[in-house]
Amino acid sequence: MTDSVNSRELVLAILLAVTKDGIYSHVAISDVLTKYQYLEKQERSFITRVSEGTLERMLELDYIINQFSSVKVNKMKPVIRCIIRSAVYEMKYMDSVPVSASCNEAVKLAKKKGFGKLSGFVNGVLRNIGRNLDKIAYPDKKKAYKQYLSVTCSIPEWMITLWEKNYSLERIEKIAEAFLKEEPLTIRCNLTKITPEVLMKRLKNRGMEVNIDEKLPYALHVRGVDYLGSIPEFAEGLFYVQDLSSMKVAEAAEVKANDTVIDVCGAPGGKSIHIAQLLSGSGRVITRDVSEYKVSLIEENIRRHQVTNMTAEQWDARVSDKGSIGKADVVIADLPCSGLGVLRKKPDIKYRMQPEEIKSLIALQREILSTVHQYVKPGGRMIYSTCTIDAGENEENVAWFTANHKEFEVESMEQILPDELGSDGFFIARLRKQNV
Ligand SMILES: C[S@@+](CC[C@H](N)C(=O)[O-])C[C@H]1O[C@@H](n2cnc3c(N)ncnc32)[C@H](O)[C@@H]1O
Repeated sequence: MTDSVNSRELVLAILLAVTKDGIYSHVAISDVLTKYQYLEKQERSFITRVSEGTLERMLELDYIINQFSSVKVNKMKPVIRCIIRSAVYEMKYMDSVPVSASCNEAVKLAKKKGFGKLSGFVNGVLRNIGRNLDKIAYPDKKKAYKQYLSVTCSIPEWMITLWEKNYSLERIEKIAEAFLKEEPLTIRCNLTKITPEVLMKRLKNRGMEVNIDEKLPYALHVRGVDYLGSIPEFAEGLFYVQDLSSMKVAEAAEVKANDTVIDVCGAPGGKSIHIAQLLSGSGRVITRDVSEYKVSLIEENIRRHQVTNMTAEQWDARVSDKGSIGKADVVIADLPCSGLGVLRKKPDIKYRMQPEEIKSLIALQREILSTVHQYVKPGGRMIYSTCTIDAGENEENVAWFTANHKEFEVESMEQILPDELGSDGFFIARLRKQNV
């Protein structure tokens, strides 16, 4: 395990980008790893592990720091706060790093960043925590279960209260623990170009550990990945990085040859590309998104995967497209949502999302569904999906939609929880329009 100052400096840059500048964690980490491609693999995994871990466990880390520091975390300067948080993560969760190394490197980094006057404070707090790691007082699980879960799983209490409407605290504990569990990366094999077995062999030859999913044979679970975007198999469009639960959307669509599919919020295009490939070049997939930049991401994926039956368009899904009315066999409505199902990959959502924002998202989802359902042909279907586990955005939206659009009926509805398949939390509803 490396303990170079440089790696910790990059961790600090990532943590500041996420917590101070509002950059998404996966973007901040990928920006640093792309910029510093020359770093040794070991150093790259150290950076990823400490940044992701610190963000995943931030509420717990702050709780610990506040127990041992005279200055509370929210009163600290951002640089100092981030240095202390990541050092406490190392001390508590990385046995391979000696506690003294975490303290010393944190003190050096504070000095290097121009906070020499606070280096004594950093040193004092970290040594105090280091000495007392086995004496941390957590909320009592029996007397204050919700607070206990919030601290130990680093989930804001309001989120637990929201989930409590549908799940017991015991079930929520399993969900919250699943978000903290490391899972392999999942990719979807492009069956139009290669078999899963041959792709698996090629990736194994690059030093990765690969397994084919037991239920969905074109899904491969990969470990030991450093930078997938740099390998030829990626450039050749032989796979798409996609979660298992997200692959189920194209499966639920049950497309048949020559179908017309409109994906109304489709960037970067994972589900559309999957559907276009299932159509084996027949039919038409029209994939839309709201901004020019997002459409450019769809176009890039169309090029890389060389799909010929898919086009990208810039269109605001809230605006009715008269030309599309009654034209689609399938409408894919994979809508913007709170993302509470993907906290494993995007832990910063836990701290960014607020109850008021969920309310606005529900209103946006209803506005979009009220518009895009018109594109479904009689007898056709609309797939409504989200990557959240919030019933308000999922089952309650489906109930609201079918109450207001009696011509649609629910054919299937599934809430996938993150502890079930080792996948993201995801919601998929298939709504069939009457054949009038
Ligand atoms: C969950 S993502 C879609 C992911 C995509 N289905 C895939 O598999 O790659 C939701 C998308 O909705 C887009 N979006 C948000 N508001 C929109 C609007 N008013 N009209 C169209 N797209 C919108 C976002 O830009 C984002 O790309």
